[in-house]
Amino acid sequence: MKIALASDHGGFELKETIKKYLEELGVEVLDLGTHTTESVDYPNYGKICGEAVVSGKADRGIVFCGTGIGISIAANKVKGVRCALCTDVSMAEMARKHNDANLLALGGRTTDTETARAITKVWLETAFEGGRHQRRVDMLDNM
Ligand SMILES: O=C(CO)[C@H](O)[C@H](O)[C@H](O)COP(=O)(O)O
Repeated sequence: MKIALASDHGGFELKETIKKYLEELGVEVLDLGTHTTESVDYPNYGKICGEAVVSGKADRGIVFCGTGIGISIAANKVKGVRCALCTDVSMAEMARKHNDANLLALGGRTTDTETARAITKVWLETAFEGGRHQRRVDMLDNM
């Protein structure tokens, strides 16, 4: 599986931490920036990560900003993206089982690194349940 990563400056450090963690797990990473703590605009990074996933350059994506809110809003503007901002493991599990979330958003200023690693692992490993949820996901994708 290939995972695209993108962040603004507020999510940069957590992106670097999760990038290392994914590489330790043997997951291929496509790092779309930002590459420093210099201030940048999260809409650009949410968009580029969403587009990478929808176009097939990556299988799924993880986006990061200070809270995860702004960059998840940006990513969800890309048709075909279902980006879930998760602050605990149970949200990550439901985002996969029920929403087939193809992007995960994390907050670099709001979620500690241990929790972020745990959320990432569950989001990576949990399968979509399909069934009644497929109809709802199709409705989202057709909006
Ligand atoms: O978009 C956000 C909040 O929804 C992010 O937390 C941003 O990283 C944040 O707004 C950036 O703020 P800064 O004061 O420019 O660092």
